[in-house]
Amino acid sequence: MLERKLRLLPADALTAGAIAHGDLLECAPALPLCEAARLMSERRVSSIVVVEEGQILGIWTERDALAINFTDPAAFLRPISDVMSAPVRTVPAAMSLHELTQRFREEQMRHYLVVDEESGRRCGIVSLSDVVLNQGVEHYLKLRKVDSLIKGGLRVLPADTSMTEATRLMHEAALDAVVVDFGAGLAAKGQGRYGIVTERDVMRLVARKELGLAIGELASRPLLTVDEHYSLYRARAMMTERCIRHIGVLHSDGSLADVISFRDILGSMELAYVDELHQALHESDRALSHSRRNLYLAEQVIESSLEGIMVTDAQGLIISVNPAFSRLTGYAAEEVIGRCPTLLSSGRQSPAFYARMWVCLQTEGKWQGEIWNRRKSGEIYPELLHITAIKDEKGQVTHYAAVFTDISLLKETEARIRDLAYYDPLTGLPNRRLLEDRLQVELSHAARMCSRLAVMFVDLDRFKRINDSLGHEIGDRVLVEVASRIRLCLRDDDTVARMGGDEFIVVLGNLAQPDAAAATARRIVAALRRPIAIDGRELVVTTSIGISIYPDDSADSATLIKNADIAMYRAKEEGRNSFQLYQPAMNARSLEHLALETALHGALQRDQLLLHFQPLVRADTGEPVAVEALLRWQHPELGLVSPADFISLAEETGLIVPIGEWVLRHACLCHGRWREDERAPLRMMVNISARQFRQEGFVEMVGRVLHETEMEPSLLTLELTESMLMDDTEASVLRMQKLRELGVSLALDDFGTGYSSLAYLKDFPIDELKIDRLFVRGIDRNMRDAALASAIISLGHSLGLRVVAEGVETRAHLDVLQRHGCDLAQGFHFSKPLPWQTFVAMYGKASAQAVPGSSACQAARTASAP
Ligand SMILES: Nc1nc2c(ncn2[C@@H]2O[C@@H]3COP(=O)(O)O[C@H]4[C@@H](O)[C@H](n5cnc6c(=O)[nH]c(N)nc65)O[C@@H]4COP(=O)(O)O[C@H]3[C@H]2O)c(=O)[nH]1
Repeated sequence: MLERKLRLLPADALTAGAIAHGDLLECAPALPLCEAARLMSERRVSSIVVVEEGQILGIWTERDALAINFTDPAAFLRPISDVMSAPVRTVPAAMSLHELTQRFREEQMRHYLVVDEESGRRCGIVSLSDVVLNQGVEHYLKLRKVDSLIKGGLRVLPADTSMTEATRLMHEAALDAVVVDFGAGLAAKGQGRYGIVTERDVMRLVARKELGLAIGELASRPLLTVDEHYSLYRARAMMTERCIRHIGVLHSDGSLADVISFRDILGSMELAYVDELHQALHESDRALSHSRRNLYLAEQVIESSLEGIMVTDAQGLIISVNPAFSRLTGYAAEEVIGRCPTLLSSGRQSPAFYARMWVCLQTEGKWQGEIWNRRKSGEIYPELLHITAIKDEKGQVTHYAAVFTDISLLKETEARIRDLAYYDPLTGLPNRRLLEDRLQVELSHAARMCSRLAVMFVDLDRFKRINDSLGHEIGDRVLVEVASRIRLCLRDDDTVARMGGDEFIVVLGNLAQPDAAAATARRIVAALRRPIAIDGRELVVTTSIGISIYPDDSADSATLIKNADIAMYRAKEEGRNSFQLYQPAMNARSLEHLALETALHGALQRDQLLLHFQPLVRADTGEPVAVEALLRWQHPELGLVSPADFISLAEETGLIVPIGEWVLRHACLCHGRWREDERAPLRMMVNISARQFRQEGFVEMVGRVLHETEMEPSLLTLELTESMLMDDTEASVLRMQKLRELGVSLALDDFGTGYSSLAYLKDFPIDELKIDRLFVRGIDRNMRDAALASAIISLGHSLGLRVVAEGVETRAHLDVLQRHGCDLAQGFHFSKPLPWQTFVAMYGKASAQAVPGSSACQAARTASAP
């Protein structure tokens, strides 16, 4: 719409000079009015310019002629300079039609003299009508009907009215024409009833200096008319064709409605034009205010943006910044405006970086990337920066706009994620991944320098117990302390990494001698042996370390780690709390371990498992009251394998579940045979492993076996260890209660070796405590062990439990235990574990009489298998 309106506005090509009437009529100031009128009539122009010595003094127009006093004959002879309008307003010939239109509107003029400014030449007169006629408003004339110009107030004068009277009327009423009525009778003769007298006729009158004429004599006849429904376009065409400036308008009934003039049509067009112009301007105002509003909005967005915004001129000098810029950089707007953005440079980017940025800006008009900048405080921070070159319509860069965000937080998060990927979150040590990277680097370095390097596998002994008994939180704190102690034993450029759980790997670079690694290992073992105080509790953690050396043990990282692991296992086998250097023979051992695992899988099917039985006797009388079933594996090549060598393997592989069931069933079956022979009642004690105990359906399995073997439940005691119960005490107690509901008894095995939580002990539904043989071993010589054993016995009794001492090897052991009131004893002093047949032979009949040191016991000791 706006576009259409603007198209109506003067085209730039059209100028005042181009549309001005060039036939400028000029006269001297002294020229009598009648002469001027004659000239104007002859030339059929509506104005004459009064010139003296080349200077325009004024202008006289047809309209001015109506002001002449026609009753005074001298009036026609007055010099034109007396009545002319002055001064004459001029416009330059080069003035655009648009500007000219504005000028007409502002100054309310009807004519301008057009002057060529360069030459001073007068080009002609231009009227508002000329402007309008050149605006292409024909469409408007076609749309409007003649009746739209009917004003009413038609002046019809009788034909005998004097010219003097008529001109006076015209002048007073500012009419440029009056209709002359010749009467209805004349109309009948075909001449038309009406004629017309116009300003131009008045001009002719002035020229002829004729006074006293009646208007009928001067009028043009007949009055040309158009129907009121004709378009203005058609009316104008008729007037142009007939060279007339007035036309009558007839109502549909043929009566004369009005006279309209060319000037009326033009006036109406002017109105339309001005209206259009007004609308166009209004719309352009609206567009302007719209764009102002957009500008305001943009300003608001920039002001409130969280991103820093900086605008520079084409030379790169800052011309504006937003508040976020000041917040992010610390610079107030007035501190940076007029300065170069280099004041933000951190110095971290090379000149080549900036050169690339400029090339990109010049070729692509934009650049985006990360950059380090410096705040006013001096702090360097990373930002994500977008720069856009802003160009004018000619494609010339006028500004650069830079928008940036502080990405410090993002970078920190990235770093944290990287840390998580490469560091152990608990101890802050490198993790396996970073260790592997570093080890690679160290290995290449060692290869280049022909130096040695050690890889240590550090594993805490029995750490699981701490976790199981004291909970993971304490376990974690122990690990953090262990990590820091290991770190303190190393040089700055050595690496310690946590591989997971309680395993650490240490890499010692630039090793002078393998001995140096041993020295470090010794330091670590010693450092970790010192008690760790946590919540007022002192925990002792020992460690086993395996060491492999580059290039002696291998040249590749994976093998070095594997060999260190093998050596670590050897250290554990050798009694823990020590270190071992890798030896190739160890590898063979670990292969053996693998072979053992494979063989154990077939042990059950191949009937290679068997039970040995060891009696438990009353400590005071030596009377056997129970028997413990102990598992053995009869391996075709390795011979009789001790449970110490394969129970943990069976646990790891899960084989303990079927094996455990086999043990229980087999023990119950043996016990059944014992009862068949009507021997003295004897309790059967069976070991249960942690994995077995936690196995879903374990209690049901026990119930099933009891049922299937017809075992008397009260004669079965299951041995559980402390550590297996501490893991999830509530679930353990529940399971123990269910077992008790089956009628079986429960014994707590190896008591004292775990992190005995006496608080829980009272909640466990157990019947018996078995003191670990570790405490029994020294009770005859060591006061501390004796005191401990005594304390455990009292504790057990105070909880209403039977107390069994394991590992009773000597009379002296027994004496001490008897003194402290221990209930039952088990150990080599009475009997080693025996095959069933031997056990039955030894204790079957004589069980009631058996006493420590009796001949029966002696015989058992001699006959027992290992
Ligand atoms: N030095 C010394 N040792 C003595 C003496 N008297 C008995 N022993 C040994 O002490 C161990 C007692 O069994 P445990 O503490 O339950 O310790 C058992 C038990 O924890 C586990 N075990 C044995 N059989 C089974 C089984 O069927 N199932 C499960 N889960 N574990 C079993 O293997 C461990 C070792 O069993 P064994 O090698 O048979 O070793 C047996 C026995 O031979 C003594 O006077 N001096």
